[in-house]
Amino acid sequence: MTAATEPSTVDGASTGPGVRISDLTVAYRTPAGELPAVSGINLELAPGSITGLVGESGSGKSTMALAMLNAVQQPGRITGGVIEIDGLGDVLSLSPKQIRAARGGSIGYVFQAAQNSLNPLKTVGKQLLDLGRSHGVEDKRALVRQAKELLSRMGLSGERVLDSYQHELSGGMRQRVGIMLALVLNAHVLVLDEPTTALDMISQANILSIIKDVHAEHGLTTLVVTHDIGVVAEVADRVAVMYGGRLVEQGPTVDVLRAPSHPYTRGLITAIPRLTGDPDVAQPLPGRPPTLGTIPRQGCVFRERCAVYAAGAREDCETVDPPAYDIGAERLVACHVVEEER
Ligand SMILES: Nc1ncnc2c1ncn2[C@@H]1O[C@H](COP(=O)(O)OP(=O)(O)OP(=O)(O)O)[C@@H](O)[C@H]1O
Repeated sequence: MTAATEPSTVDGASTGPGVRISDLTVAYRTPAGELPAVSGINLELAPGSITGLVGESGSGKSTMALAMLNAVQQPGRITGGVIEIDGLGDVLSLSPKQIRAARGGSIGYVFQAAQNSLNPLKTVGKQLLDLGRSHGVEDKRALVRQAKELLSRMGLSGERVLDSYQHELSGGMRQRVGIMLALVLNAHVLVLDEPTTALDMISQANILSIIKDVHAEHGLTTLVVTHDIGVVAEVADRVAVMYGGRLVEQGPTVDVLRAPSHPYTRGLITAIPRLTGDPDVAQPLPGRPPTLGTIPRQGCVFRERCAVYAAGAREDCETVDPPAYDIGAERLVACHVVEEER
């Protein structure tokens, strides 16, 4: 079994490894040339933390999650950066064999639409054994035991689920099977892409509480990718807000939600009645997110939808890509106006 990442120990309890993403850029080849979908991302996942990566559709979240596994597919390509995981090294420099072992081994992942990603022709148990075989697991009994234990912790009968085909399981059950398959090889880093999309409200709440529990019990470092800032509010210690391939704001979830700094983060929060606390105050963010071809090449990527820019156009917003300004209290904000007003 591969377990290259080692959890660190804090006060006797194990916590997941630290993850440092530096200057990550990923581009897709398009008819208009190679265009960046993720640009100059710097993000640290603290050992043992849950980080929520949030943004509208097309902001680059899934591309970044794939990059963490060095799994960006053609026509995409990682064009620069480093993704360092304690105990594993730079994921982008691993050999193909090492990265295959790490994926699903020390880095567990549940990709978008996991509810439909099981093989419809094989039982869950057969897929579990396939996973074990592809990672060189010799002790199949221990693997099955571990899978059953995980499933039972998530409120499912292991015996029944392992004998089931995908169509015999509900969406929430399939999502839990996805989490089991991600963790069964003893992963210490967990990447979940849209874990609750397509689930009803009760299953959503259930899955989020399961994520928090398995994260704590297994001593993980977790990244939850979502378009729903409500999901972030529910599970994440820290939040990173993505727009047009950039991280525009990062910080402790409680602080960012209570007092968002970036105009985009403010817009995302104002759009959600259960976060504003007053349905009458909730307003959708006007306009649409950019596509690869329409992301501004220079200046702030958000300015075309920015209320602050609309109220008084500034030259630096048009010409200078705002860096991640450190505004204290472990918060970073990529906005010239916020920095200037501080
Ligand atoms: N295979 C591809 N070829 C070309 N462009 C792509 C490809 N995959 C993604 N993109 C583009 O890259 C940008 C980022 O997409 P990505 O899927 O990473 O965003 P996202 O925030 O995860 O959105 P969603 O939640 O809708 O998946 C988008 O503009 C998207 O159209």
